[in-house]
Amino acid sequence: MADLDAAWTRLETAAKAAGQQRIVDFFRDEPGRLEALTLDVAGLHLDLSKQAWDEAGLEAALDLAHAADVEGARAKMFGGEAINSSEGRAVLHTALRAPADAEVKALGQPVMAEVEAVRQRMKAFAEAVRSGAIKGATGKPFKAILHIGIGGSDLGPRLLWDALRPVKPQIDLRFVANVDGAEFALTTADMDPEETLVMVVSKTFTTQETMANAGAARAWLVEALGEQGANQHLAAISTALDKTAAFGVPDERVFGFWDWVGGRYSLWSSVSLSVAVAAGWEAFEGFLRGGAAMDEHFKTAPLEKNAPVLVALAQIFNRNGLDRRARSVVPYSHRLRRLASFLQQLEMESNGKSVGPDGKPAQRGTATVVFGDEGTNVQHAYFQCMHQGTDVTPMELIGVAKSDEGPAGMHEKLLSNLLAQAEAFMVGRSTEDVVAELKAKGVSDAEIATLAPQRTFAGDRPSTLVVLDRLTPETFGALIALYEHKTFVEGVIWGINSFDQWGVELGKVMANRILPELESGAAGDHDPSTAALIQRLKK
Ligand SMILES: O=P(O)(O)OC[C@H]1O[C@](O)(CO)[C@@H](O)[C@@H]1O
Repeated sequence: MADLDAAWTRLETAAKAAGQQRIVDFFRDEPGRLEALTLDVAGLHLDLSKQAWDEAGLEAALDLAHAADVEGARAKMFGGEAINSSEGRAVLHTALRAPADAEVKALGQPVMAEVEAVRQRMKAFAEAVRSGAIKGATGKPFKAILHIGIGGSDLGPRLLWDALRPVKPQIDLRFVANVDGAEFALTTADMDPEETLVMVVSKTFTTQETMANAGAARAWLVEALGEQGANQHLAAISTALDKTAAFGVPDERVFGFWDWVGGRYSLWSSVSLSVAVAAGWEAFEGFLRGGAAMDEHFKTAPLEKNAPVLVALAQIFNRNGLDRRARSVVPYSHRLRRLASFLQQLEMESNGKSVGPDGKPAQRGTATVVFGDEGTNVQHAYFQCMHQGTDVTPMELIGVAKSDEGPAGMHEKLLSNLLAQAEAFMVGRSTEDVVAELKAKGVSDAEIATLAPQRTFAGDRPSTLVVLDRLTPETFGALIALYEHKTFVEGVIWGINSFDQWGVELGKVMANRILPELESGAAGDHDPSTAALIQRLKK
C-alpha cells in the first residue's frame, strides 16, 4: 500500500512536470520516443508517442502499474478466481474465445467443454438457418433476423454486425433495444413475420425493455402465424434457462452462457448468435481468433510493450495526472461508428465506481466520460471545441490502413484527415504563423490584432492512434479485446471491481414504482418535481 501511494505521488509529480512542456518537444528531447511508444499487435499498429507523457512520465506510469500488481490481477482473472467479488464470480470472457483444448477453470471448475459444446450448437444452428435447413412455420427460409436486447445484449452485437456485415447480406439483421415503441414499429414495418427469426437476447431474461419488445415481437408473430407457428420463429440467448422456456422458446432454440460472462463482455458468446448467422460462422470464428490473439499478447508481453496496459496508462496519466475528465474516441471508419457507444458501456459501466471492493472510497478519480462518433463527420461537429476549447480532451483516433470498399480514392482522403487531425492536435498553429499569413494577405494591423488570436491553435492536445492493417473479423476482435483489457487494467490501478454494476439498479427499481402510478394517476411519495410530472404525464 505504501508502495502504491508512493507510486501515485510519483505519477502525479511526473505528470505535472510533463504538463509544463509541449508534447511535440518530447520528440526533440527523446530520440527513442517513437520506437518506445509504438507497437504492432495482432494486426493493430498503436502509436502512443503523441500522448502527454515524457520519458519520466511513462516510467512513473509503468511503476504505478507494477505497484498496483497488474500482473498479479491479470493472473487471477485468467485463473478464474472470483475477482468480481461483490457477486462472487469469476471473470472469464476470455474463455469464450480460447481454443477448445485450452485449460480454463472458473472457481476451480473446468469450463471449456461447455463453452465448446455451445459453440458447436451455435455453428450448427447458424449453418442450418443459412442453408435453409431450418425454416419458418410456413416452410419459407429465414431472410431476416430481429435481434432484441439492450446494453451488453445489444451494443456489442450491433457493432460486430456493422464491422462484419457483407455489403449485400443474405440475411437482413435488425436490432431493437429501446422500450420506445417507435423503435419496434420503425424496425419491423417492412419485415415479414413469415421470413423472420426473432432472437431474444438477455442474460437475466428479466430486463424491462427486452421483455417488452420480446412480448411485442411474439404478438407480431402470433398474429401472422398463430401460437405454435410463432414458437418456431423464436430463439433465446440467456443464462436463465427456466425463463426462456416459460416464454415459449423450444429448448433446442435456447443458447446459454455463464454467470462468469458480464453483459458488456458477452459479445463473444451466444449473445452474438444473430451476427454469426447473418455474417456466417467463419467470420464469427475469425472474430474469436482476433480476441484470443490479443489475450495472448496481454498475458505475455512485458508491461512496457503491452498494448492494453499502455493504452490504460495513457488514460490514467491524463485523468489522474493532468485532471482531464473526458476522452473522445473517433474511428475514421464508418463500420466502427458505434465504437464510442460500445465503450461507454464497457468503460463507464465497468469503472464508473467511487468505492472499492472493501467498501472504502476510491482514492483517486475513476472512469471518465467517453464520447465520440465517426471521423470525418465529427470534424464538422465538435472538433472546433477539441482544437480551441478551454478544456483539453485526450483523443483516441482509430483508422484502417487498407480498404478496398467503395469508390476509388475515398480511403486516402479519409486517412489524410485522420493523420492531419492527430498532427494538428499536437502541433497546433502559432500566432506568429497566423500573423505572417495575414500580413502577406495585406490584412491591417488592427484586424490582425483581433483575428490572429482567434486563428491560433494552442495544440499540445494528446492523442493515441490505433491503425488496423485492414478491418477483418480478426483485427476487429483484437481491437475489442484491447479495450476490454485496457478497462480491466484501469480498474486494477484504481482499486475498484470492474465487473459489477450496482449503479444501474436504483433507476430500474424506481421506474417499476412509477409505472403503476403513471397508469393509475395516483402518485406515491415523491419529491415535488417528480410528483408534479407524474400528474402531468399520467395516462
Ligand atoms: O442482458 P440483460 O440481462 O437483459 O441485461 C442488459 C444490460 O442491462 C445491464 O444490466 C444494465 O442495466 C447491463 O449490465 C446489461 O448488459
